[in-house]
Amino acid sequence: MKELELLGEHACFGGRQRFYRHASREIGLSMRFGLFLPPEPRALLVYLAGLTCSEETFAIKAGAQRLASELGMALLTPDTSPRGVGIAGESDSWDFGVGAGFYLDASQPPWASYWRMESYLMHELLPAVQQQFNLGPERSGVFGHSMGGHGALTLALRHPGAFRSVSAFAPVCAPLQCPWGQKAFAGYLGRDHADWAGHDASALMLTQTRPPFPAGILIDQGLADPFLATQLMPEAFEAACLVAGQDLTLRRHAAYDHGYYFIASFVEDHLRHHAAQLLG
Ligand SMILES: N[C@@H](CCC(=O)N[C@@H](CS)C(=O)NCC(=O)O)C(=O)O
Repeated sequence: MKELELLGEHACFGGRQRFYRHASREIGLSMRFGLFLPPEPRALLVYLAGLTCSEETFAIKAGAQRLASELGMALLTPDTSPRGVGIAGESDSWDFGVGAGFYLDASQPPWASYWRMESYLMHELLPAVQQQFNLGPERSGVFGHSMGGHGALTLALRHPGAFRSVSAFAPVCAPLQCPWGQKAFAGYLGRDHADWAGHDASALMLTQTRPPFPAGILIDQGLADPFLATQLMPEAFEAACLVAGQDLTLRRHAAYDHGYYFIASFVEDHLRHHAAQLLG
């Protein structure tokens, strides 16, 4: 990886929580990411964060490092978009632009030159980290929250074989049908809806000819989440999995909201879900 700069390192549960900056080929600017390294990395778990978050959010708030250290799971936490490009208005909205990359490659000006999060993750950051630690796709999983849950599900479905395990917290399941998705897709992909379905987890699941993750997908969703009905729509993904024959464990939790207290409450179950599939 080009010009990898270690910005910070913290001892954590016997491992190391690191933060890096590097010159990204795909984005054309420097990008930051977090990497938790257990004493003996045996698997790699990519966590994609939600709107307004950064490479630090999960590391600081989710409390995943203790079990990750015990299980031998490295945790890669990319940022949620390019930063500092200088596009007019890029930080005006919390649900579009900076902090809201939606884990796809934009095709529309002025975003297309830099907002290339899918290529950045799949063709640059993930392969570099996998190579560094000798952990290939059979030892790699992906999970995420909200916009990052959308990212986890869609990248796993769009790149068969890239990840062996997948899970999500409160994912945006049907972006074609919700305001966050419609705003992002119109801005990044254009008004022609032809390309949109390829980035919608529920629509992608409906195109599967066989269950893509036979060992099962795990989703947790809080029932006191204010975005549940209008933005997240897990019932759409549930219905699509039923059609595709995809095993899905969708757990609906009374009283839990959208934030990191919810994520921290169930993150251990997600690590164990991935460990069971990646480490057998
Ligand atoms: N900025 C929005 C909320 C954005 C939001 O809830 N972001 C979620 C991801 S979609 C998040 O994880 N925020 C960071 C946090 O809760 O620490 C608001 O103020 O209503």
